[in-house]
Amino acid sequence: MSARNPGMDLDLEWVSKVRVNTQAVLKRAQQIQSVKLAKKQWQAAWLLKAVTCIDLTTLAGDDTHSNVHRLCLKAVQPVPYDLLKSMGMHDRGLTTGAVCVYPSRVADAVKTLKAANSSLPVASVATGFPAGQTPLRVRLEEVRGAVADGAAEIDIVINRTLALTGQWEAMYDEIRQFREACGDAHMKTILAIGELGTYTNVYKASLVSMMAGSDFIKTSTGKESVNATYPVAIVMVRAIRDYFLRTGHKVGFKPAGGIRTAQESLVWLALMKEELGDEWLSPHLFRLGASSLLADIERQIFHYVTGRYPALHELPMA
Ligand SMILES: O=C[C@H](O)COP(=O)(O)O
Repeated sequence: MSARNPGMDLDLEWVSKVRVNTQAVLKRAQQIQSVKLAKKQWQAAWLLKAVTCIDLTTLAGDDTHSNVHRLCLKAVQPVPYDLLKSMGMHDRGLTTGAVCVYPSRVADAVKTLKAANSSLPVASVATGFPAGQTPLRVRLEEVRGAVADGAAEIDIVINRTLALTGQWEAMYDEIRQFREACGDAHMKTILAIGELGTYTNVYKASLVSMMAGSDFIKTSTGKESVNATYPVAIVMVRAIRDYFLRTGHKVGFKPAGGIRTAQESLVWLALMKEELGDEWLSPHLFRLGASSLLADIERQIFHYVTGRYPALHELPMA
């Protein structure tokens, strides 16, 4: 992760002046989706880059020690060794950006990664994920518990009630407290954009989250009916850019929810490159939150290396 965002005092005047031009946002999102994407070996290289930015996620009610164990081993070796060898990439220590699990599974993940001699960070959702509808003291306790169990990154959810009713000061105060509870763990703030109503609200929530010291802002929990969309991403990365220009602090971006194909991962990378520049193309400032994206990326890399798509048994860990 890059240097932390210390945040700043809440600037309500800045927040109140925010207006988002919906037509301009939609047009820009269209343009991004029609950007020419890399082909052949360049595409394979971009796909490996995407792999390094994945927060390999499992957030299911039936998560157990064993599927978290498998997830961690997959995160440590996300692409089969022989495919990497064919690409001359077998000795680069390629891993995903992190694994992401519920708080009660953090200890399992930390244990597996330690046994595998890996320093891969464990991220944990917290603060009453996904709805955030538990008392503040419980949400804070959850953050502290996940950090105590070894999570190096905490994905908090914002209080949508406060955002929808324009209580920005109260939202700022809550996020500040989460930041303090995180200690040295980096904090990603999930806006749950599918529940924020307007692009203006998304921009304001992004700004307040960054002012309160978020190291990343993240689109969604993956549990809302609308998750990571390109127009919303344009709004959020523009807020990141404006915050950087005003404060000099770089905040990362994490689209999450419903990202399933290699092709989509290339569009997300193109969006970051075009909107924020090359510096935001690393796991320090960009993550893709996804539970099943890696499988399709592996298929495409297999195709690049062998000239055909794999049978199911050829990528058993996918
Ligand atoms: O934060 C990550 C998301 O929960 C993953 O969503 P997904 O299962 O739709 O990939």
